[in-house]
Amino acid sequence: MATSQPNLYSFPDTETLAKQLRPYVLRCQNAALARHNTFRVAVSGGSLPVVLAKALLANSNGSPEDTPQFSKWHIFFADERAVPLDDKDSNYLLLKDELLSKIPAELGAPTIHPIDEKHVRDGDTQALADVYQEALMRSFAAKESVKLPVFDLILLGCGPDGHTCSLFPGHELLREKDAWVAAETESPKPPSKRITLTLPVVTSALNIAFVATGGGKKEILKAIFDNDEGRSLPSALVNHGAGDKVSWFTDRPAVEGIAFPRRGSL
Ligand SMILES: O=C1O[C@H](COP(=O)(O)O)[C@@H](O)[C@H](O)[C@H]1O
Repeated sequence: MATSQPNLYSFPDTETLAKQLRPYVLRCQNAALARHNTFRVAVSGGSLPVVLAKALLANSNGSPEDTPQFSKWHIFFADERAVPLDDKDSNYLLLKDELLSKIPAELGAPTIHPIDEKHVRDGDTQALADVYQEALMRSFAAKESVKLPVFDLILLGCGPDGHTCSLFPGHELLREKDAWVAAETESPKPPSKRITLTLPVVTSALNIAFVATGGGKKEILKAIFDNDEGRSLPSALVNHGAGDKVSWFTDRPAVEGIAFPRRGSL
């Protein structure tokens, strides 16, 4: 359990939010490149890719610090639905449509780590999770002693029920300690079959950013930040496990009515 508090940032609208998300992501990128010449990031689906694309496809000020070096990015999925990669419910397809397909050639192409469709076709969600975990192991576990992958950045959404990745409230997966990637076969939000990074993997990341926008999120954000009853919600568990490694990027409607004792400044 972390002793520090997450940072909660709020901006007037998603345009301003995206303008601030950009330097945050690029700071994470630049620190990662200085450390190991690669940037390993996990990305969510839902409303996140649209905001992320706004942030990353904006014009650079020309400095190396303000330039995404996509050829050094390894993009993984924080969660993925067990559907073909060209299915409308695929988080990969969403990211491709919103961001990947729009990256100018001069910025280079990231290495993408999508799910293996073979196990979607045969309907084996556990195998899908296991194979994705093996892909993570190949990328992160140079030594067998590595217990958990350490992402440079994980970008998360928060559903109106407080779920994040495909970790849903009250689910036994929230107690998973060993697996890096888990199968969810009865998701309360369709589609029912998914895979997800587990909580220990999420909280082990060096940087974790939530993006939550719109009035539809205000009740759950109030529960997460201001109410004790919200403590066991998946998104709140990320806050408790990772403390000030977590930054929330919100717009005003999403945080209406929240007391702001822990608001940080970028
Ligand atoms: O089903 C999912 O939902 C969450 C939250 O989505 P949002 O639209 O409320 O931002 C998302 O983070 C996750 O990747 C996705 O599979």
